[in-house]
Amino acid sequence: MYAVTQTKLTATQPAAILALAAQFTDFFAFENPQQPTQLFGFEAFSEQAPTNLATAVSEIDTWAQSLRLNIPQAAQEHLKLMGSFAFEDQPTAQTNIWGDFANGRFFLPKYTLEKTAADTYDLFVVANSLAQAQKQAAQFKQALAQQVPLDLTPNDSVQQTELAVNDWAQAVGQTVEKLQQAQLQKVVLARPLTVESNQTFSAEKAWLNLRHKNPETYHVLYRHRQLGFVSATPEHLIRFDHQKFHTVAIAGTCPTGKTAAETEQLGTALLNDAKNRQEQQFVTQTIIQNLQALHAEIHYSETPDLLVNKNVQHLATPIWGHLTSKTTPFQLIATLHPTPALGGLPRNLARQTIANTEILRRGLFGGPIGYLNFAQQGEFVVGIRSALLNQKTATLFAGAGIVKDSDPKQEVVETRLKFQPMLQSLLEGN
Ligand SMILES: C=C(O[C@H]1C=CC=C(C(=O)O)[C@@H]1O)C(=O)O
Repeated sequence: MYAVTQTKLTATQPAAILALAAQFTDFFAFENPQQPTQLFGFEAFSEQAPTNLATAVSEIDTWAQSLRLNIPQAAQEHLKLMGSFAFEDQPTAQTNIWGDFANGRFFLPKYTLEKTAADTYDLFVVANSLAQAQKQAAQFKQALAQQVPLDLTPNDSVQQTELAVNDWAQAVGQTVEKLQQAQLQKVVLARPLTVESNQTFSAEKAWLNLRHKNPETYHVLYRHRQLGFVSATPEHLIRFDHQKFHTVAIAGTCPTGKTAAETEQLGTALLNDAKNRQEQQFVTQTIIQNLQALHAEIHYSETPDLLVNKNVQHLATPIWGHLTSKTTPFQLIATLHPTPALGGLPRNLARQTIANTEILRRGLFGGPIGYLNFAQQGEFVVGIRSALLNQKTATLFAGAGIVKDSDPKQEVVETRLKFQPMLQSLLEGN
């Protein structure tokens, strides 16, 4: 059995936590402001990067189950696996910028920090002996107390490039033709934008800026060595609490307005727009069908709500219920991912279209990212509105759902809006 200690930390702020994080090889941060959940993991006690995309879910599941055997019962709710699956389930011929993240990656942190009240956190440390865990907890507490908050001055931007945007618009046009011939019903096509800076990008700094500028979204960071993935996603994939689950079908987008009244007017038009309602219906129906195949008991809203973010708003249908079969959380993720909010319909044709159209492998962009404890509780979101930071280069990704009535020019504008949260966090001060 491993040994686990629990220590209460008071007067602690995210700015100090993120400053300390920069000293560790592996760091994960997850914030859901709605629940609210704020969770951090530092340094791998155990880690697993799938050797093969096709077997990623079963590899992670097997690893998780073997770790569980050595986690004391009292710590099973507190220790969490943190990480992400890749978007793809097969290698593709596209350029791969993802390094150690290419097949996804998970770790069990040595140090887990979980917010319990204002400025108050529980620190859990796992080690091979109690004496070691106690020593590490004391060292961590001392190091945290010594941190000075990170300097949040934004990086300079030497060059910003929307990669092959004209080719992308042309590919969207050709896809619309295929959609009109009814081979495909929907496909989500994404495109990259790179930012080159004179300074190294800091994932920790980007995460602090993201949460400041986008208080309504999730805030996620996963850094392994110099590769940092950050996301301000609005898209919840799945939350599980033993047999209970909750998910949301999100698809259909329009901008927010300059005033609250304008945002509301645009939102009402979105709710009544046939093209966007169809995009959203595909996602809702597919999620429900996939859950039905698992014999889950399912509830859902008959009509979508509006999910309003800073730059864009979406149609969103909550879906919840409970599992009646013996399905593990990772198997549930594999059943749902990719939903047609990131893939398309039919699923395999959409995946082929994505692989043949997009110039970069998606890697963690659009993949399920989150955490899971050893008592079947956890949450995964979809890694969109995101960027991969690698030294002085940031690669941002944004996609849009394409259906038979899509207009390539409008999809370019929509993806440009979806780059905004990340661009602002990397390049603009608070
Ligand atoms: C693929 C993205 O958004 C998806 C999620 C919500 C709405 C979407 C849409 O309306 O197109 C996309 O399906 C992205 O932001 O990169």
